[in-house]
Amino acid sequence: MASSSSKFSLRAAGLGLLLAALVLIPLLPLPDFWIIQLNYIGLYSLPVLGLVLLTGVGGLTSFGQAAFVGIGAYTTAYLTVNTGLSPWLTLFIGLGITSLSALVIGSITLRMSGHYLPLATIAWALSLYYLMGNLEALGKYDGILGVKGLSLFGWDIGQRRVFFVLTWLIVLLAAFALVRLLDSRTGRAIRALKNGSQMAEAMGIDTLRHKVGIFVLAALLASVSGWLFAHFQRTVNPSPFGLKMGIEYLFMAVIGGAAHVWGALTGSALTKVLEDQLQVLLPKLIGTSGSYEIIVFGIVIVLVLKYLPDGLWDFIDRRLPRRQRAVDWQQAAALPGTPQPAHGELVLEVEAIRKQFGGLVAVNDISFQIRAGQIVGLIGPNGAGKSTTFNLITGLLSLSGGGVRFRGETISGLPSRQIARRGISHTFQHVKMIPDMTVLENVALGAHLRGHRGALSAMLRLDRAEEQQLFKEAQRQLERVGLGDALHELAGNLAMGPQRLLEIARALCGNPALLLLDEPAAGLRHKEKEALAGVLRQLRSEGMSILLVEHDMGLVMDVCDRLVVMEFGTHLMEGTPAEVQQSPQVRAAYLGTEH
Ligand SMILES: Nc1ncnc2c1ncn2[C@@H]1O[C@H](COP(=O)(O)OP(=O)(O)OP(=O)(O)O)[C@@H](O)[C@H]1O
Repeated sequence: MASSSSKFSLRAAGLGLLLAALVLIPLLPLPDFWIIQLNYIGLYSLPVLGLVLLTGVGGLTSFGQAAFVGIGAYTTAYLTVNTGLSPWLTLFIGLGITSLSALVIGSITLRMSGHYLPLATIAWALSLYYLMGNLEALGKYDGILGVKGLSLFGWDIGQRRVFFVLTWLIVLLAAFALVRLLDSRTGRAIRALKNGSQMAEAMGIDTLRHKVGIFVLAALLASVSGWLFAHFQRTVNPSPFGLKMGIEYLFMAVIGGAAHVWGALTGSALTKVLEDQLQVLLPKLIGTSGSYEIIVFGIVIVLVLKYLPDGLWDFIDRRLPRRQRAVDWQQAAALPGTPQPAHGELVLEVEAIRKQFGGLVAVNDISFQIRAGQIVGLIGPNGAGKSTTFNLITGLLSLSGGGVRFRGETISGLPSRQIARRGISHTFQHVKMIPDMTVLENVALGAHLRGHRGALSAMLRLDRAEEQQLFKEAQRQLERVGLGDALHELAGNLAMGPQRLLEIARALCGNPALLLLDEPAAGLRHKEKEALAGVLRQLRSEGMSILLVEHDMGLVMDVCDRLVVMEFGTHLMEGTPAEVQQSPQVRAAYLGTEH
């Protein structure tokens, strides 16, 4: 708790310092040069905050932020100069155009993965740049001159010092809104996007919708910066909105710490000050001018990437005491659950499913059933097709033939998030979690479908009651699997055994009627396996149905009611553990002899 309170006081001090700076800086006799520098740092911070959300947290690399700054800037410049509309109105028109453009561009490009996405962002950043530079109405490459400064009820707020307050007020509001967003149900879903979409989709998260959401939000932050920029500079032309600036925004995010909200401000400040100071100092040092600052700046970036790959703020953050979440959900209402099947009710029907990979038939006409309150083991030698069968049921793979019914409803062909919504939860053969989130937060992700609060609620802190319910459920499930002591641990610090238990707790958080576990005992020590067996038996006694794919025969024979044995993709036999153990066919399959 000592660390918690010291972090709290540090945070409170940091917040106080920021607010004091906001009020005091314009009053201090600082040279105008520094006020202008600070204004530019604020203007850069907004698109970079967007990149923290999009790239650092969401894992989507975009070179196109500058183009959205351009949309905001050109919209207000064009409309205020040509139609005389108030800049306060054009701000919202700019945000509207930005949302629409980001929605269209995002819906098309965010389906791409790997290097295709960054390439696509380069392509549309270039297109928008040349569009701005070639449209007669936008003044081609000369741009639009004579943009008016901002005023409020006749008061000129376009002056450097008042403008400073406006810009930084917006930056700080945006930063705090993002901090709140990232610590919420939607924030956890966004953080789950980074390492592929499989885990997030298995939690019922619509990953494309969340990707488009953060893309639009990042674009809106950029657009606000463009609006401020146009009225601060009083002129716009395409050069600050081109690809070069798009790359620079990414550098700012990376140098500052792309995964941290405060990294955006750090990176913007460092880049702006470094660039300007190098421009002044270098010619003095080497006695000649010639854009050498770009070379030195490049070297600095390479050094930062090498020695501080997670950015400067990450370096600072690691040295601050970690804040522990206050456990304030004891009194919260339990999350409502859906009615569970009665004991013995038919839960899962797998009917002649088939999967072909090219010429290889990995799963060939496999059929079996699971009833409520049963643990069914799916076993077989390596390569028998167990994991493929598992993935066909959970929707991670598409069927080549046959069908799967869950509680009487056909689920084959549905995406995995729809299958999760119907009450099937599963773990992964290779644990998938978010290492830099706590155990509790990782497990709360499993209850995603049982909450409904979105991004706006989170930013306005209207989601606290629901958050308490989600955390209460996460704690309950962690205690159920014996991890009640590890709530506030970072998930990445857990050993393999507890990691697998974390996945089970996360799966249970979805309130499933059927739990599918893919090799839950892999990498576990003897004691941990015993604990796992205890958890599985207890779940069964509470009426849970479980499909267990497992190599550990001791565990399988110990906990399963029935076993389905596969060999070379086919159904070899089905029976009780005792029947399977006595089967010469099964023994031969495992020993690799003819039967
Ligand atoms: N995506 C894929 N593309 C091509 N072949 C695949 C693919 N996934 C699995 N296979 C093949 O399908 C067969 C069954 O694999 P699967 O992983 O389902 O077996 P398994 O019984 O789970 O094996 P293990 O116990 O080793 O995990 C194997 O021959 C495997 O090489």
